[in-house]
Amino acid sequence: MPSIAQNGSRNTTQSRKQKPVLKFSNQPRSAADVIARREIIKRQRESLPIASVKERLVQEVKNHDILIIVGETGSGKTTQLPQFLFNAGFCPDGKVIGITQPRRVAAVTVAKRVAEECGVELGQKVGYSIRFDDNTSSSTRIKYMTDGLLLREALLDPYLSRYSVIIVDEAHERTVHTDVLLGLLKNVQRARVKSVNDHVIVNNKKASNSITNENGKGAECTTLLKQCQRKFPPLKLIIMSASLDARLFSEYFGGARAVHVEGRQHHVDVFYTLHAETDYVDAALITIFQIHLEEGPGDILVFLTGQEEIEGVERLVQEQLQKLPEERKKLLTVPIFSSLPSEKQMRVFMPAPAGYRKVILATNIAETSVTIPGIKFVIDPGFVKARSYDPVKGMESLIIIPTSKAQALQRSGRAGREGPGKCFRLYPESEFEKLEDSTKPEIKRCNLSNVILQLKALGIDDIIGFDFLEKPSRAAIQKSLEQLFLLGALTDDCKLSDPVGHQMARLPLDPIYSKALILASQFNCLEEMLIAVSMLSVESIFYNPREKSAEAKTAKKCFASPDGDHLTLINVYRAADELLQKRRMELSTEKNEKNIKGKNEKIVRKWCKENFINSRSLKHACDIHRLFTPFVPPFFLFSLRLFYFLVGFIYKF
Ligand SMILES: Nc1ncnc2c1ncn2[C@@H]1O[C@H](COP(=O)(O)OP(=O)(O)OP(=O)(O)O)[C@@H](O)[C@H]1O
Repeated sequence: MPSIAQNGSRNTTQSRKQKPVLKFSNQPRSAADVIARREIIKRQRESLPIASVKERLVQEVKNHDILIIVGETGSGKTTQLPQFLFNAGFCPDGKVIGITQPRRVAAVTVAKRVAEECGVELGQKVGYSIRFDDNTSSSTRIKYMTDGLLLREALLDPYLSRYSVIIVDEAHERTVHTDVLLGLLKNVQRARVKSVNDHVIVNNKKASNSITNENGKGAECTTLLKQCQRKFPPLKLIIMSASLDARLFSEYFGGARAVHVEGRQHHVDVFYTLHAETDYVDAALITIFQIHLEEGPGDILVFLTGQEEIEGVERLVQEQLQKLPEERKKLLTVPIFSSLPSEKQMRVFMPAPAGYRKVILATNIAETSVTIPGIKFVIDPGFVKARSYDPVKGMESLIIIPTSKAQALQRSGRAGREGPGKCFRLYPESEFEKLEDSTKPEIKRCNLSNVILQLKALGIDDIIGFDFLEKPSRAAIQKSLEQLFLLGALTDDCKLSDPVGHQMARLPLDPIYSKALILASQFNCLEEMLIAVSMLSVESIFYNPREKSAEAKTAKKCFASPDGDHLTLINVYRAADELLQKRRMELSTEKNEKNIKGKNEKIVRKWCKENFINSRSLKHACDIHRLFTPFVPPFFLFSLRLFYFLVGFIYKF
């Protein structure tokens, strides 16, 4: 390992220089540029491994209602297959091909790419739909979305009748939503076939009667049958990933056919450390600078476990950069994690300024499906933050655990999307061999209250009998049922209660928070509860750096409430709000909204820094607070609107 980070002290002062910024090019492209870009994309698509098996894949989908497709990362599954199917006529009568992704950022960026490949405006033929952001229209035929969103659609349309094909992408991730979705899609397939069969029986009876009665009736029945078949054609279901256990999925779907797409577009060299690293953050830092100083051009993607770790590494990179000669300082850090507002997440997809190398510090949000242009190097310390559930205590927590082999494969797959790449795994090869093959399904390590609420809302009352790909433990199901019962979401006979259970199922929140909001309106503290729930829904509000721990504790005391942490969080939110209200008065003569926003952002960031508050988390909490409002049950929406009107409570950092 090189010396720079090992020898360097971490306590150097930060540069006062402005950080270079990432900018979208908003220059209109000339017609020649557009034609050249189209030509490049056309060639890229033709060279993808999946392109050579296009006809075969289309035929497989025609022949089988359920198909499992396994293909190398970057082989073209996510972007190409939906286009092949669309062109082969899989969208008759305005039907839609739906592709689910476990993560929002993947749904958005892949849809953008496919719209560009098709030469259409995003939201027309190709669109995406994620919670709080629907970019589709009546002409959308290829729709990327999160698996959670499709589950919510099923609440409104149990036949998912708009879809002719549903592709469950990145199924190896085994999120709770994916697992529930698979069981549900199995039911939808059966229900559609049954619905058509029922019509066949009814119509056959009518038709045989009509031969002896009126001839015209027979034709009418045939037309009705055709209409029914058009409304409910068999649902084609495709399960895809680069790293799924095909046998498990095939057995679950009654021996479904699995096909493998051979070939990888670009080679990725994988390197391991000789010995186990005692501090993977330090090892990651060393590797970043090793690449920066010794390798050719290309951006770096580093996988870390969470926001705090990412922000810590960001600071360390800045500190180390100060020790380099001017011409070597052109390294730009860009973070991405789930609680980062989406416009900030999108910064990782922007090119670095000329001469700079971009280093993206990411959680596993960037692990699957996404293509980040420019990435040539991946650094994988081999850890991930995952949910863990203790059914005895009923407690859920986040713990840092080693990744699975499947995750390691996905991570290395992020290099080599535009050309050959390199992946540095920060552990010895012998450790890789010890990793689990696949990630433990989330459904086996989380509180199931939300899932149960959703299933009940879908009319599935027998949770233990539900056809899960892998059943969660009986103890976990029972504990969650108990919890829902205590929250008043279930009746004595275990049905969804009316109205509380139904209201809770509608809110996209943890059931405890949903119930808290419902009760808050009765206790006249809805305003406080909305703030508390928003603040509890983000990563830690308080920032506690190791080297300034005493100062951070003193700062926290200013907000502390003797009545508990929730009120402490409300105090923080209100103090920030007060600051903004004051600023708004001071800036009352300023007309330009953009200027006001910019100035406010700066002030809040400064205030956060002084008070050891995590400004990103606070901003995210404010965003959530704003977004929750439409989901609050209608019976107290009025009071909420009135509240907004009276106090003029408008948050805009
Ligand atoms: N936004 C993008 N910008 C540039 N190239 C892209 C983009 N999205 C996809 N590509 C190109 O298309 C290729 C195929 O991507 P696609 O996501 O379809 O592969 P995949 O087989 O689904 O991979 P994975 O299993 O990793 O999700 C990528 O390797 C890359 O070359």
